[in-house]
Amino acid sequence: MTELHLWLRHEARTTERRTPIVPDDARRLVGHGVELTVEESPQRVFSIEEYEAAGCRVAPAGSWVTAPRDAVVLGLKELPDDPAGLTHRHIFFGHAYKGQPGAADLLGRFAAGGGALFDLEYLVDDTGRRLAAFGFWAGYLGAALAVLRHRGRLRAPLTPTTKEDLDETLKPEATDAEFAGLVIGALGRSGRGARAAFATAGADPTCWDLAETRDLDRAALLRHDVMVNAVLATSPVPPFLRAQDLDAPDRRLRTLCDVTCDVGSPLNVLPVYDETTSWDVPVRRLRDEPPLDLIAIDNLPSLLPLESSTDFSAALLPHLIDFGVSGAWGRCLDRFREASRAHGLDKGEFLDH
Ligand SMILES: NC(=O)c1ccc[n+]([C@@H]2O[C@H](COP(=O)([O-])OP(=O)(O)OC[C@H]3O[C@@H](n4cnc5c(N)ncnc54)[C@H](O)[C@@H]3O)[C@@H](O)[C@H]2O)c1
Repeated sequence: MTELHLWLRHEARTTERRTPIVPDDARRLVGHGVELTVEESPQRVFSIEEYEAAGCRVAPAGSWVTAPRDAVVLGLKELPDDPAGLTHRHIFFGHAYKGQPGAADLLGRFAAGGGALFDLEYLVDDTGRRLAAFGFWAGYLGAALAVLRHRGRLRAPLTPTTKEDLDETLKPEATDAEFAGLVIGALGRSGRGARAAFATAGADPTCWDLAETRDLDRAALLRHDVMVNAVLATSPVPPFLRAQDLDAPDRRLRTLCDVTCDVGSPLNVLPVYDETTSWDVPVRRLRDEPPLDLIAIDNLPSLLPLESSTDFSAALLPHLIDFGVSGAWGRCLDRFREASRAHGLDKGEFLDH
């Protein structure tokens, strides 16, 4: 039996309805002897009563700041700006190891309080494979939105929905013309999600992964009507599309969805736009004649909070039961120490090693 005390926090971002642990998995954690406190949260897709019924203790939103020091605080997205010093061990997506804006501030807060970040993006097995990720639903939504746009049925602003309702809109209607779809990064998590959404929409896309882009055939790419980019780029490769390709007179491509959203990065394979789109304004027209529309939304899985939370929670659960400072969590801690040292931070309970 473990003596772990986990503290599931309310998400500060008001549009974030997802959670890393769903009530069924909360019950399993409690069954493994984990003490689980769950903060009330007005927007979480599961009610607090469901967690209570699973044997969790309930606490007010934001009360993790006064949680016992040994509690491990669990969330998904950014922390509120206060307090200045972070004393706890936190599990969430910190987005602080690639020089992102705010990275130094966040790591400085951990050094000031003596706490530690176990970043979910770096929770990997010993081959470097991510253990819990939202990719599948990102790809599913990316392809779904692209198809809806292509068929003239995308309504803005986008709001969180369920797969059942989304699929209802995705089903082909008798008047829908056939189209050629393309998924790049088709073998990955997002790519598989994109293929599943295309299938629901009655389409059978061309699937490319590393082998098919090694000797990139841009003319073949441009012969597709709808393209979904779902690659995880780890080293620079020639761009899939350049400005001149968008101006090619025989371009058939009309709808481009960039799930990867590496805009501004040297690894960006689609340097044909410089700003992501949003739930409020999901589509930007890149060319008028013939039209080319872009969808590049960087928080896609939040649009299906129930399904994406359920899958993520199932993947995270066995690792939470094994929470410690060795194995995958040890690798997370090493990554935190490395990033902190790179920022000249070497004081703090978890940094003095
Ligand atoms: N927009 C969003 O809301 C959102 C949410 C989650 C993930 N993402 C992003 O989606 C991307 C994919 O994530 P994932 O979890 O599916 O990753 P993954 O590692 O499961 O899959 C990536 C796939 O891309 C392929 N790939 C890499 N380079 C390629 C190339 N040059 N040509 C063709 N294929 C290539 C890989 O072989 C792999 O099959 C990541 O960049 C991730 O950050 C976006």
